[in-house]
Amino acid sequence: MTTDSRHILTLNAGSSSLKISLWHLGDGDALEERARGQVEGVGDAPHVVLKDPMGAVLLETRWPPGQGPGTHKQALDLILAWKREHLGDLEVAAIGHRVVHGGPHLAAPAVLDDELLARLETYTPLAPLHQPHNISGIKAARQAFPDALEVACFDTAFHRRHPWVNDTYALPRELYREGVRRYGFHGLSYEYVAGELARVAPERLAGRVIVAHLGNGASLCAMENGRSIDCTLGFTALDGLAMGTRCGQLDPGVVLYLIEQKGMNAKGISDLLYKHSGLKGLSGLSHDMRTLEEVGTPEALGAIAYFESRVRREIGAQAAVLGGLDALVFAGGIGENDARLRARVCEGLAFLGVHIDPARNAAGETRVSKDDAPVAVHVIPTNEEAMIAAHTRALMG
Ligand SMILES: Nc1ncnc2c1ncn2[C@@H]1O[C@H](COP(=O)(O)OP(=O)(O)O)[C@@H](O)[C@H]1O
Ligand SMILES: CC(=O)OP(=O)(O)O
Ligand SMILES: [Mg+2]
Repeated sequence: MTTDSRHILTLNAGSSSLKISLWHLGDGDALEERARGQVEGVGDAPHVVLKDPMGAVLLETRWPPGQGPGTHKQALDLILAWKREHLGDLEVAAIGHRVVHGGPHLAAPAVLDDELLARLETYTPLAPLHQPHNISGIKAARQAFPDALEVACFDTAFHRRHPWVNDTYALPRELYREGVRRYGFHGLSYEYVAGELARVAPERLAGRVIVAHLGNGASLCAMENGRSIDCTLGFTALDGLAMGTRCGQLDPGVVLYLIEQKGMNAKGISDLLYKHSGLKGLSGLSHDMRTLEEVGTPEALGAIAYFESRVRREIGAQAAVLGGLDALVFAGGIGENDARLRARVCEGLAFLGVHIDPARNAAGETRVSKDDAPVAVHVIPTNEEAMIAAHTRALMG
């Protein structure tokens, strides 16, 4: 790995993970990825791995529960210590951060200053699993690189032009005005996937597209001519599909029941809905699709069946929002890797014109639908880091 010239560092802090990538700014400001890594299990049983673009491992360490980096700040310090030791005085000219919540007005990435950082801190209650970690990543990076430009890239920005009916709840208007809206998330992933679809099937992107970002967090985005018009995630990252540990769409009467009949407080309900529900809550075992498929107990299979059924149901709903469907795209850890799940979701969607080719699907080809199927079904590996790096470069001037 060379240490020449300028670089961009991207940080993507999740609930228990920190993803980092390093990009070299070449001639004409072309971006080339030099290293990518993540610290998983922060605060639990941490595991750090850093790889070069060919997949060769540059750093890997595992710690027993309770040891190793216990916070996102410590996870970042660990990566930076590695960087100092191996890359010396490599110049980090800018740092791009994924920030999950940008509120009602931020429709594009923005250069970070004290005022913006203070505003982003006020959105913490709307994304308790992500926003505090995004903010601590920003603060840690400022300390480590006081001279670098810092850019915030929002998960909500791609969705800021939704039609009003898809942007509101049927609540009194004052609540909408004060910010109780259906923001939608995973926008950096959707923006990247739309760009890739423009490359492989531009005629489809020009039409009606549903992208299914199915990872630990999961959602669908309905796009018309490459622009988001609806998303299954709403005010917070709890809505829509069931996720690894989050409940997905829920009758608000359940929350009233938990308060009135079970005497639960806000913290208890928040923990229940964000950390102990979804695949983990239904299976009683794990948030990870791989583990559930491996053990195959009735509870694990029930959790998978629920997840699939909600994905199918919401695809039907988003197709109705779009008035039809030209392409369906799978992305995210589950969407990209789980051919069986893709097949089972698509089996129930033949009425929409979705017909999978089993061999293409098993091989995870870019296009997995049959040649003559009305709906093109694609698998496009997402890359939030590439999107963050591109936005950061654009703001470097
Ligand atoms: N080979 C696989 N088969 C099925 N599911 C997988 C596979 N690989 C990863 N996953 C699922 O993807 C999830 C991680 O997805 P990812 O998009 O990386 O999540 P996030 O970015 O939200 O942390 C895992 O928790 C697991 O459920
Ligand atoms: C917003 C969200 O759910 O993000 P993630 O999938 O990274 O948890
Ligand atoms: Mg993610």
